Parts: sequence; structure tokens; C-alpha cells
Amino acid sequence: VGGRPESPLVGPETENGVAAMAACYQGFDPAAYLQYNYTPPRADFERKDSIVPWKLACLHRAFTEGDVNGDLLVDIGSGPTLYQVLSGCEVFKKVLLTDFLEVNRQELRGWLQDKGVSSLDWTPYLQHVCKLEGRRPSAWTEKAAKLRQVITDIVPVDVHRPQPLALDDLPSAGADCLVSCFCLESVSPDLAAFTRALGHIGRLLRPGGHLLLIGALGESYYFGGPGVKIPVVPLNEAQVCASLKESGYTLIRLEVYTLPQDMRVGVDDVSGVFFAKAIKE
Ligand SMILES: C[S@@+](CC[C@H](N)C(=O)[O-])C[C@H]1O[C@@H](n2cnc3c(N)ncnc32)[C@H](O)[C@@H]1O
Ligand SMILES: O=S(=O)(c1ccc2c(c1)CN[C@@H](CF)C2)N1CCSCC1
Repeated sequence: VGGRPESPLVGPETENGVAAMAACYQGFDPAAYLQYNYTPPRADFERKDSIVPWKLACLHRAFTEGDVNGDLLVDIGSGPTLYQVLSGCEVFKKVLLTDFLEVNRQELRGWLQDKGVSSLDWTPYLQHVCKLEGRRPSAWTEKAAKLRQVITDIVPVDVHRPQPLALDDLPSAGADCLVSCFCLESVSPDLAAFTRALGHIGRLLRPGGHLLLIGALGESYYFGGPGVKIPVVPLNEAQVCASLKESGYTLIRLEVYTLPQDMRVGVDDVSGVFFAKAIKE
């Protein structure tokens, strides 16, 4: 994983762009990334206009409105975060986490295997999702146990490969649902590569399966650690919709959140966040 794409359709220019992106990620710092994006002011559960309640509510609704079901949920480009599967872990028997970097896979294993070892305390996220589910916040320990029970593995992934996962990491029937947050636009050298990557992960999904895609709007860079500036494909809503359509999905719903000024904290130049629920044709 992480090698050059195999597709004969991809020219040297794109291969060079993909390789350059992979090089940018060698300095990625999970603890710093979590600090930049998953602590206040961005992760402030007391603020009504905070992005956290909005995102967790989008995911909760998408997983629980009745059309998403099956056995296997795969999270593409998990990074060092878990918020993206806190609702899905109640709906799927198996959850597969994936990331390109061993440092991120190690961060996730630290949380899963040992109650104390992780760079961020996910308790407020667990408690918030319990509240969305109508449970008492103290049920967060049960949700943490559920998460540790359903996450079957944490494996390498490369969305620029036509087959992003190792064949033996995925059942032949494919995944029933994919979730992917802030990954494709943050790892692609350009819009064409973003769209191709959407098609590649679509091949992991059974026909009729759902994609829950969260991403940045208008973002051209972010810091993945101190001094680790990573380029991002700046997207607008129309491009997201067009790329989904071009790569074989039917859009069910697109929701957009505009970041308040005080959440623009210098770790990136994101202007908004989109949430797309789509179905693979
Ligand atoms: C901006 S982070 C998103 C992390 C997390 N999903 C979140 O919501 O914050 C982008 C992630 O993509 C991963 N990544 C980098 N290159 C990749 C590739 N070629 N294929 C899949 N994931 C990749 C990085 O290791 C990183 O964890
Ligand atoms: O939407 S966030 O503010 C957020 C969370 C992660 C990221 C960005 C924004 C923008 N840059 C991305 C680079 F890929 C990563 N957010 C942080 C608090 S919890 C919910 C998600």
C-alpha cells in the first residue's frame, strides 16, 4: 500500500502528483492533528453553532433513518479519529478502520486495545452521540465497549489504487456502507484524482450500498503537524455533486455547514464542510 497506482490509464503526471502527496504525509503528526481539529474551539459541545454537533447529527441521522443496513461498515482514511463511526457502530456488526499511515493505525489501536492510551479523550464525543440516541450520557462506557467489540481490524488503504484495500481485507460481497471524512480531497493532487479516488472506493461497496462522505469546501491546505503543510483540492458543492455522479453514485442528500469566523484558527483555510449521503448504482 502507498505504492504507485497500477492503472495503465493514469499518466506520469498524475503518478508524480500522487507520489508527491504521499511524501507530504510522511510528516503527519496524529496528536497535533487531533489537537488542531478535535479540541475547542472547533470541538466545543457547548456551542450551538459548533461544527461538532452538526457533523455528529448528520452522521447519526444518516445511519439511523432506516435505509442504511448490512453487516460491514468500512471507514476510508480514518486517520487518528473515531467520531465518524460512533453512530455506525450501533448499526453494523463489523466495522473496518483504514488508513494510509502506520502512525494513525497505531493511534487507533492504542485507543482500542488500552483504555488509557490515546492522544485525545473521546468521551465527550461518545457522550454526545449517546444523547443523540436518546440514551443517558453515562451510557458512553457501553458505547465505547460496543465500538471495541465491532471494530474487527485496522488496515492499510490507498485510495489512488484501483483496489484501495488488500483483497483479503474485504469480503467478496463488498462493504455494505462506506464512510469517509476529510480524506479524498486531502490526499488528491487535483479534482480528477479526487473523482478517480471516489470511483476506486466505490468498487469496495456492494451495489445499493451507501456512501457517507464528509469533506472540506474551499480548502487549499491544512497543517498535519507543526510545519507540515499539506495541499488540499479546493472543492465547491457543484464539484462534489458532479464527482459523485461521474463516479457512479446517486446523491440522496447534501448538507453544508459554513465555518464561523472564530473557528478559522489558522490550521487550514477551510470555509465550509459538506455532508453527502449517496448510494452506489
Ligand atoms: C485530513 S486526514 C482525515 C482524518 C479523519 N478521517 C478525520 O475525519 O479527521 C486525511 C487522512 O488520509 C490519509 N491518507 C493519506 N494518503 C492517503 C491515501 N493515498 N489513501 C487513503 N488515505 C490516505 C492520511 O493518513 C490521513 O489520516
Ligand atoms: O469540521 S471540522 O472543523 C474539521 C475536521 C477536520 C478537518 C477540517 C475540519 C478541515 N481540514 C481538514 C484537512 F483535511 C481536516 N471538525 C473539527 C471538530 S469535530 C468535527 C470536524
